[in-house]
Amino acid sequence: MNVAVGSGNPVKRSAVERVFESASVEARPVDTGVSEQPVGHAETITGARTRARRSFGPEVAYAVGLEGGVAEFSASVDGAGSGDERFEGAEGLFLIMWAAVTDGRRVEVGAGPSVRLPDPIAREVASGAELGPLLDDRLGTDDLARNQGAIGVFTDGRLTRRDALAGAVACAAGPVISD
Ligand SMILES: O=P(O)(O)OP(=O)(O)OP(=O)(O)OC[C@H]1O[C@@H](n2cnc3c(O)ncnc32)[C@H](O)[C@@H]1O
Repeated sequence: MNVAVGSGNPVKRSAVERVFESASVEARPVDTGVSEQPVGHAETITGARTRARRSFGPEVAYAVGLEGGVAEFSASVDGAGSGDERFEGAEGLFLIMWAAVTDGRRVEVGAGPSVRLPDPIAREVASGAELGPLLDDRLGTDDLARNQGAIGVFTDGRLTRRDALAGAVACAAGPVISD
């Protein structure tokens, strides 16, 4: 079985290989249609869905889109946490991730884990900085987003970006492959 992933980031491909164990997974970078640093769940979900749809083709059984973003759960900023979606007691800016899986007809989405970003990092991202390059600069890492990821750093290595993304892929794939 062939599966496409709408990204050239090897950690995303690896996450898809973890879920679709016996599949041949092909990296297909696509235009996400969202900003380099999505803010809020809505923009991040849109990025994941667009990646899945645009990387699908007749030669694959499924296509997967994975998008990382930042979001506030408790405040009303940039479409994140507005109205009834506000979460009391979860203040701060969180790294979030969403996956979308399509079989060419339907698209399902699933979320990965969220980790709160330290306030100085959150302030810079809120002012427009892109998380990956910012963290590489601050932590002296090289392409963190293609390796253990911010989630690896902020969980002190207990959860890698690959494993976190694989959780989102499994949750998005579930409804598509089980129905
Ligand atoms: O090549 P693509 O597929 O675009 O992969 P990416 O990691 O650069 O892009 P994402 O759209 O998934 O993430 C949006 C931004 O957030 C950053 N980001 C998201 N999750 C991250 C993580 O776990 N560690 C470091 N940076 C992360 C990433 O580097 C981008 O700057």
